[in-house]
Amino acid sequence: MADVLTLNAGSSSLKFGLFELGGPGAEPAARILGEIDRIGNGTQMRARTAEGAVLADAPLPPGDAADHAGALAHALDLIARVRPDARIAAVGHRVVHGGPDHAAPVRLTPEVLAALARLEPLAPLHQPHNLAGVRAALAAFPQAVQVACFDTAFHRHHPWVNDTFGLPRAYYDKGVRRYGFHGLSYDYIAGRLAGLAPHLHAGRVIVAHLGNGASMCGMIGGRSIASSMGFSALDGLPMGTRCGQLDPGVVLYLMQHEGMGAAEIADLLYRQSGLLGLSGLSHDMRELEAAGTDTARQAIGYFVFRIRRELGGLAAALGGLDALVFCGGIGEHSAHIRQKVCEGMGWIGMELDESRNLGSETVISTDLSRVRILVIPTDEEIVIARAARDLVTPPG
Ligand SMILES: Nc1ncnc2c1ncn2[C@@H]1O[C@H](COP(=O)(O)OP(=O)(O)O)[C@@H](O)[C@H]1O
Ligand SMILES: CC(=O)OP(=O)(O)O
Ligand SMILES: [Mg+2]
Repeated sequence: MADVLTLNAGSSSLKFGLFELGGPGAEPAARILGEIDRIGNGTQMRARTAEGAVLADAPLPPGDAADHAGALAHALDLIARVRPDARIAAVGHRVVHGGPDHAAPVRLTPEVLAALARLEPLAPLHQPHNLAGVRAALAAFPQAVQVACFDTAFHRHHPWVNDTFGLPRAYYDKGVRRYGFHGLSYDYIAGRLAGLAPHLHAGRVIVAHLGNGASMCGMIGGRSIASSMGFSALDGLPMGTRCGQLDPGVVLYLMQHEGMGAAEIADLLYRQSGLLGLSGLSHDMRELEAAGTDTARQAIGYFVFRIRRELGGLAAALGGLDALVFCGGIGEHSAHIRQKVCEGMGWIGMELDESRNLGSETVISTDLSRVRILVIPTDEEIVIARAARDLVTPPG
């Protein structure tokens, strides 16, 4: 039986999976699922079998997994140790930026890889790690098919008004567009919703993917209509270390009056801002919730405020709202953030059930709430594994 390896490099984490293929169209079966978290700052590795047996659950030695490359070496090592008999027929990679040309997963050729490398400046926290993963996998599994699955692909058919900026047309033609990200996660959530509640899937849904990177997507019938992220993964909500929506006049000011160059501004906007910059403490929501200081509370307050603003804007773009879905590390695990987002939202038809929110239920709205509120753990790995399966064993 052939296997698929999945690699998903986020801005602060590396998720990996080993899946067994059952044949064309059959759901790939997870054998190993792992995550290396907080890369570079108290790195942790966790991995388990599909049955839940723990394969790893320990901090990685500092320096040993100080970056994504070190983390990847640990992941490949664990897979080789636990499943020495694995026959890796394909490696599926999350690639954050696909540019204007990719609305579906694609087999990686040297030409495609070179074109994707040119997009690195548009996603500096992700694309270099994604493509480093591709190169490492090419070296480790030279016989395997390498498949790129794009965060941007899910949004490629969104309406033109959400695809453009108010710049002269020539820039749109050159690819300066609103791409939107977290598409593998949104694709998964749309599919789960179709199974859980087809009437909601058919309707107007906002998905809040709140992780170290955070964005929101408005969908109708499971298709993206609008999303909070744009040209790069900087726009929209504030994130762990990214600023979110910013008046472009601020960038001009930094250049003209603070004498900052492009590299310095990129570092400020991608690595020093968001929750970290506002709190002066941490980019990590768990640490901010535990800290309870004034600046930590203010950083969380700004995060919540921007989610609520985006929610109103997306609901208007959708012409109303039938469901709100929370996912991502914060969306799935922080009852406090969910409660703050939903507070006083009766005007839009949302009523949170406080005890359901504190439990582990899927639906966390009250029975009387017109808008259903749900928590659905996302699974980018299975979306990548299915795409790799379809390129190795195309459905008949
Ligand atoms: N129990 C929890 N309570 C609050 N925040 C949490 C919890 N578990 C994880 N998080 C937050 O989720 C974020 C990481 O989300 P994740 O989706 O895993 O990251 P990435 O964007 O790198 O894929 C971090 O801010 C982390 O603090
Ligand atoms: C696009 C993005 O921000 O991804 P992540 O949440 O994995 O950092
Ligand atoms: Mg992520």
